[in-house]
Amino acid sequence: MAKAQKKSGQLGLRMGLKDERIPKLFGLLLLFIAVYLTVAFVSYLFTWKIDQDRVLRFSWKLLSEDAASVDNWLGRLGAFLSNFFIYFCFGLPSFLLVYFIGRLGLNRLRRAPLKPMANLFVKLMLFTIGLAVLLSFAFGGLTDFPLGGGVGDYLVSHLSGVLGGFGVILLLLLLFGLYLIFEARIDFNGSPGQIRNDVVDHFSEMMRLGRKPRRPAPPAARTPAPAAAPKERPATPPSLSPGDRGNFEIDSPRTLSEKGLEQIRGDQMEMPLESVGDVTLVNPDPLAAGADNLIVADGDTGIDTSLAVTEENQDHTEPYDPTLDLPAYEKPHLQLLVEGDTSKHEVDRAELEANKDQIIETLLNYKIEITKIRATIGPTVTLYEIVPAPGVRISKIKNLEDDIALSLAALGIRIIAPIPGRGTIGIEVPNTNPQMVSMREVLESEKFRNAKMDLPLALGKTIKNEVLIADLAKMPHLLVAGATGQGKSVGINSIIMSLLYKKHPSQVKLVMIDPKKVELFPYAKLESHFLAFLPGQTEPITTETTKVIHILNSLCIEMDQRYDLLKKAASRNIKEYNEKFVARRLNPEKGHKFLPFIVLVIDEFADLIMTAGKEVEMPIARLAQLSRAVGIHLVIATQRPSVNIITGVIKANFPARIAYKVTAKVDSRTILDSGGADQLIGRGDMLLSNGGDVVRLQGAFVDTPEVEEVINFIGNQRGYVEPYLLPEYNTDEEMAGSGALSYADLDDMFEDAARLIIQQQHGSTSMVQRRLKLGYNRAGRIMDQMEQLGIVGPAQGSKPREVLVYDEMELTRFIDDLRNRG
Ligand SMILES: Nc1ncnc2c1ncn2[C@@H]1O[C@H](COP(=O)(O)OP(=O)(O)OP(=O)(O)O)[C@@H](O)[C@H]1O
Repeated sequence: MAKAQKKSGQLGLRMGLKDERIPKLFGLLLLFIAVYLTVAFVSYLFTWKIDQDRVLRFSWKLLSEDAASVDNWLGRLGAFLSNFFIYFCFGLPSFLLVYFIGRLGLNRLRRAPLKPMANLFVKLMLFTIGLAVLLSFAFGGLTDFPLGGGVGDYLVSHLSGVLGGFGVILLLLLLFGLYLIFEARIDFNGSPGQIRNDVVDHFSEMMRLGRKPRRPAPPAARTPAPAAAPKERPATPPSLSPGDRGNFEIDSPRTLSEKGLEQIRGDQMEMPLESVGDVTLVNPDPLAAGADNLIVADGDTGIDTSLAVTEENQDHTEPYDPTLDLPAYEKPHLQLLVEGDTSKHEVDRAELEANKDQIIETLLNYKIEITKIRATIGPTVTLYEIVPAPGVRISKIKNLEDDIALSLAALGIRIIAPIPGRGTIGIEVPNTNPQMVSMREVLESEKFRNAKMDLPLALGKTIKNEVLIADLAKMPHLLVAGATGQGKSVGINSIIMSLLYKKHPSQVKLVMIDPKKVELFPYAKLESHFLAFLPGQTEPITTETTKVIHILNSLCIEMDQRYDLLKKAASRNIKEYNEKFVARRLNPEKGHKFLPFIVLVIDEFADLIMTAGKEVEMPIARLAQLSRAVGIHLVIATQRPSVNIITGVIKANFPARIAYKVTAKVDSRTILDSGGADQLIGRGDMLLSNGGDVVRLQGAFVDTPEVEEVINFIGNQRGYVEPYLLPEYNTDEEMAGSGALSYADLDDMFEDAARLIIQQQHGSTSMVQRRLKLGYNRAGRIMDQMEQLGIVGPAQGSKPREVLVYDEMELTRFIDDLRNRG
């Protein structure tokens, strides 16, 4: 009992400390102090002569001495405090300290991070002391007013004794110079006017923000997934029957409500679950296999590592910081998003018991005995993990999926037999009271805040209520599909929000394509911050199919240009390249530049595929195959998960896929290569698959007004003067290249050769020569035509060419298109 009280006391204390009202209260108090001091200080400027005698005579006793009257507008306390700060401490620069108190107050009210405040404090303190010395030195003898305060006067009298008056001036100039070099990082290469502007900008920004992002983030650390603990099984476990309370474990961070059942002790609820494995999707392979071959570190091919230290760069000892392009940019704060309410939802213990009994009973009906069952309660579903009795075949349980679903009279039962790496069988049952996962809580989570990923996506929460953060840069592309109204648009918004909350506009650019015209248009406001589009494009969000084709091809050109840059810099990928650039080892005059990640978002690509077919599919496939190393990543979504939309080519290049609820099992197979998405319950319930592993998630929910708030917050800030423009895509050039090839130009044996290559998925000229009995030259010409049309990749020496088309139906469509074009 005492223990329970102690526990609840501790809990109360913890809740108290976590209570967000406390920092707000503290913030309000600080603001009050700042206003009070400002008024007292201003009053001091007018009343100091009259009050000073009394304050100095009474010292701190002034506060209790009723007899002493003062003129300060804020009474004896005002007179005492202003005299203390201005006369004894820092003189006029004391106002800077009041400014700091005010800033800290605002910071606490907004519950913003504290670290920038510590930086600001150090800077302001140094600045205050420096200014106090300067004022005492320059004007000390001219006025009675303590311009530099006691500190300024004291330092000046000592320093001028040691260094002489002129020495003090030099010292002050030296300190200012050091500050400009180390803290303000002013580039002295520019004209005097430019240097002056930089200095003014620096100080105005420091006062505005209280922080200045300076250094590039350290390279992302990769956390190895902890190995799942081996599980011991009892030698001959007793099998369970309905109603048994033994061997039924519950794992839930949510509150349990009781309906006629005995109280569950707190420690039982907090019982740790063995790890189901790290759900963070980390792909250890740093480069796509194909991309690996593209960067040839060859000294003869114009790699300019010799540029590592150029004349211009020798002066730049500081690393280059891309965020300085927009130094005043402030990332959106969490208060723009609605706070999720987790408190109202509870999980009914009776519901758990009833489901458990139903599962055991149903399995017993089919003569399947189990020895243990445990429940893990997630936001929308509860996972019942069962350990079957020795000798029970897993496939038998899997086959009973529909029967179990029927007997539980619930929709959305998904059976995972076995749970990979666990040796148990999972049965997911939807909760009667699903819990919403708010965008704010996932962005607020430590996992997201500490995520050191290139493109972190806060997707939602797993069955264990853990926030799942995936790195789009490692995925490296994402296909999102699901029937209409199941949460896809919300999911796309949560993906974009994750990037906007984590990244500076210099680090990531979004290319948005929205044929439906209604989903992404609010993001147009981010035009000069986060969006990338074609020169001359009036609407930054692309909606028309012809423009989409242009923009996709332009991205391919951007990709090729980036590969050229990487090759010149002898870098294997964007990360290595940017590291070299930041370390000033690449010369901007040779075309090198900091490369932001580019994320292409297509909301609804079904319409595009239907209207433009190959013209859209081919550049998407090309980008998906090759763009990873140069930092271009694709997120493509569709509400029509059928094979003619999610084609073989698309699928082969998008190993990471998200499936929302679909209506038929066949659709689930189209998206994930397995069933399961048809069993989801909608409203953001989703399956994330990354090359085999499937994780069920409750997607983070972000509402349109919240998205608009965030967009306005960013959009109202100063952006780049020039938006990020993609390379021009010239249709004439296209005509001169692959487009110049008309149907009439094709070799008579072209179609047969293409079919053969696609059937065999083997791009070898000698095979075409041998199997179709063609001469070497003719077979070579046909291969070149196939390359021009994007059916095979370029020649790779003695190795066969890469085949870019995966099935014959696609080929037929492709050739029909060509024939129709004439
Ligand atoms: N993560 C979520 N949590 C809770 N509810 C959600 C979630 N995602 C979506 N919903 C609910 O489902 C509704 C439909 O979601 P959304 O608009 O994202 O569907 P959609 O698949 O994009 O539909 P469409 O394809 O027609 O645009 C939302 O208005 C919301 O009520």
